[in-house]
Amino acid sequence: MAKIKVNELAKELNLDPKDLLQDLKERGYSIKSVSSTLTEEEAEEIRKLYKPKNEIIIIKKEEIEEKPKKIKLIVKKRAEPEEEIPPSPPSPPPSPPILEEEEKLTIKTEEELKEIPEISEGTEEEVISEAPQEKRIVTEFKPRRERPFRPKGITEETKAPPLEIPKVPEKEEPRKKKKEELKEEKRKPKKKAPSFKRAKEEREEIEEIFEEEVTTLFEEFPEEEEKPHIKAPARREKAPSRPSTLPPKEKKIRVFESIQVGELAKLMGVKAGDLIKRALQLGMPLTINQSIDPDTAAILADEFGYQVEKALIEEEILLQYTPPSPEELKPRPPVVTVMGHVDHGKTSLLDAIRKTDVVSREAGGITQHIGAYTVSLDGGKKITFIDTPGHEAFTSMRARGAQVTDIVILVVAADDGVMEQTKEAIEHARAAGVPIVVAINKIDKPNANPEKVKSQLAELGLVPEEWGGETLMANISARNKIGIEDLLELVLLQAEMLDLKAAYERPARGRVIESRLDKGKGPVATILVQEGTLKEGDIFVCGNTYGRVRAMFDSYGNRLSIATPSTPVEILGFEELPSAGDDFFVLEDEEKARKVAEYRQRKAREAETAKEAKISLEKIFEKLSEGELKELKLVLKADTQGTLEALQSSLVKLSTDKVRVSIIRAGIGAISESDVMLASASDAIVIGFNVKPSPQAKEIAKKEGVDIRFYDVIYHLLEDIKKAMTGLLEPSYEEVVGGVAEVRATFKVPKVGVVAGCYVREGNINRNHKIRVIRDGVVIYTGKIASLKRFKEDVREVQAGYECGIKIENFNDIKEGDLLEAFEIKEISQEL
Ligand SMILES: Nc1nc2c(ncn2[C@@H]2O[C@H](COP(=O)(O)OP(=O)(O)OP(=O)(O)O)[C@@H](O)[C@H]2O)c(=O)[nH]1
Repeated sequence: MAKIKVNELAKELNLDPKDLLQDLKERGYSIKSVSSTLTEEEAEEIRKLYKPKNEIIIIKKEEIEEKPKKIKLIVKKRAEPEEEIPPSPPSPPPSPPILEEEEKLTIKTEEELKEIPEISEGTEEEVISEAPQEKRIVTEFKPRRERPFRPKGITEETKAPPLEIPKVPEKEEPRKKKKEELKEEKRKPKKKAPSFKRAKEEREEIEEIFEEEVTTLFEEFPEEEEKPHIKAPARREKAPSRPSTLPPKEKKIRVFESIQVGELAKLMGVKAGDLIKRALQLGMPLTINQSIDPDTAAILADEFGYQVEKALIEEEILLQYTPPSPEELKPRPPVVTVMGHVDHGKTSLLDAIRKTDVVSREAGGITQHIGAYTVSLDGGKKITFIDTPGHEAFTSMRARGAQVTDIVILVVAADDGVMEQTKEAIEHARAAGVPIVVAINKIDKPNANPEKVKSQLAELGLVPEEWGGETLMANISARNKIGIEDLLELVLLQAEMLDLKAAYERPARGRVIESRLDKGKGPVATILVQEGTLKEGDIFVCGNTYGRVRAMFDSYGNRLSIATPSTPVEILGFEELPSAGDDFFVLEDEEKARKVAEYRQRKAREAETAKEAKISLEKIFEKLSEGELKELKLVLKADTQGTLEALQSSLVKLSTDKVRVSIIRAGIGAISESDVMLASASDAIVIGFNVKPSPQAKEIAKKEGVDIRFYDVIYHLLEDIKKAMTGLLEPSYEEVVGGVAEVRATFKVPKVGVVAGCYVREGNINRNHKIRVIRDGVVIYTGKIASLKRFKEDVREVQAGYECGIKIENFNDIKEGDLLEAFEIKEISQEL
């Protein structure tokens, strides 16, 4: 984006750069000097504010001579020199316009003013037109802080010069008349100004008439005042002032992302009641405990002569971050994630690597799992491994915008070759811009064919070095510990090419790799230090929480006092449990850390309410039309292998020229957390065919905004996807789960069948609900409730926490431990 310096912009606007700088600072632009740069967007915004608009300016003035009690509306065009404006000594500089208040325009008679008590003094300006029969009220609330820049050098006297009431030039009359006529055409004369709303409409109307934004100079000249001024500070003076007994206050108030009305009043040393009254006069009904944003606070504070400085705490912290200088940087160990297809040997490889660790060999092995570990190789070099194999850790991190991995080791079984998830892993690594080192595993197997694997990989763009490509590959056997050291050498070689460096001598920053709630220790998390040195006692912010490093441990369970870049450490001392992927940074004081955490919590809550699904079947067509979507990704889970295969092949066939349907994961069994995370990281939809999500997966889907769709008829699924792709998705039916009950006992009742003795775990079970029997995450039956009883009574509904007896219509194969999910089907309106 094009940038422009403050002084360049000042020149363009014909302003003194220093004045512009000062004024922009006051407006909250983060600029330091006249040579600071502004984005094109900011510049445009500023231009709008300061550029004299080549348009009409309305000046009103009291008609002292003929109609002393009325105010006259004079319209003149600034940019047309031929329009003679009688000199009004001392006259304001021609450009930029001296506009004291860019506010609202009101035209009304005195009688009307009396009739509208709610339009109180100081909340609006009045302009009375010459023709009283054309009374109008035009009001619009505009904050004062939006007033245009006033060039320096214009002192209190010069900026508010006594205005010699100029005679309205003859020339003005036709112009004005024309406008009046125009107004006439637009509307019938309105006698009364009944409301603010109406007034606002009318202002819009005026603006329409003038075709351009109207710049107004308003002044209400009180009768008593002989020499009216173009400035109207009187209103400010009318605001209840601070008791003079109080010590003088800083006229600036820092407001973080919000401030309570009561707190704002306190900071200004005024009564909250006065502030609330003032706000009401400005058309803002507020309560003492209400939180207001800095903009609103600025408007209110201005009324009391205070300025509000917007202080975004998050930004403030981030601003403090200065990227390290090249001199600060020192090499750091690479961080590696192992990925590959199921059963190709990821876990075995991580085990084998752990055993090559010299420290581990001495210490008798890694004693605890902390989600990551560092191995020290014979040459003294180190590599850090993320100890959660597969895409999950990688994708869940990425879904949170966290990228900790420098290198991916892609494990491909030499007997099996490239499989679906191998391709997926390549895609993930590429999407993240992380280089891949290939480990062709299981070369000990008689049917191993590493050459075939290489050619398969080459087809996917991973060409081995020996074939003239750039991908480093090692043949290994994780089980027999063959080639492990060679592989690690290649990793180090790759790391060298990446020239991985970090600053050591600064406060630590990092990411959460894993977290857990320990019964004895409380919240515990493994942090990968990415920059700086973490020390015991350091105060930190981590995601939405904060804390102090009470103790740190490495993966051997050794207590550490410091941790340098690329070191994973387990930390105690969190206020609350952070999540994997959360950022972590050290701050100097606890108060600040707490504030940042609180701010983030608030933001998270706001985001929660504003959240919408990342992608949903309903939105597919929309995204397709916008060209945002070229590939419809699905995570497919089904109850049997046969169904899964049938679904896979039918779904893939739905691909068209415009959109490819790709199944990024297909599996059997309940929808797991990792399915949801993969969908989240890849913007995919999860399809459950006769399977349901685990409670955790359900929770995560909600949190991540992942769309999970359930089907039990293949045709319906295919139809839905087809329709979604062509924008013809019919009003769909949403399943609303009413409650979940757990079967704790079963009873055979003669003539009735098997009755389930249940405990309602969540929600409620209603007699009219449909019921689904879930065993080990798989739906085994869907039907109706035949009877719902509490003790011997037939009941309509049973709430969570209560026991009940449920008989399912035509179904007796109920077992202890089964889950009964009660649901109803509701039609949802189509968003397409
Ligand atoms: N013969 C042979 N078998 C191996 C080798 N590496 C792993 N295996 C076997 O392959 C199977 C799968 O290995 P894992 O390490 O669990 O594979 P994984 O990729 O971690 O599997 P998931 O965690 O299920 O994705 C196990 O039975 C291992 O013993 C190898 O080098 N040679």
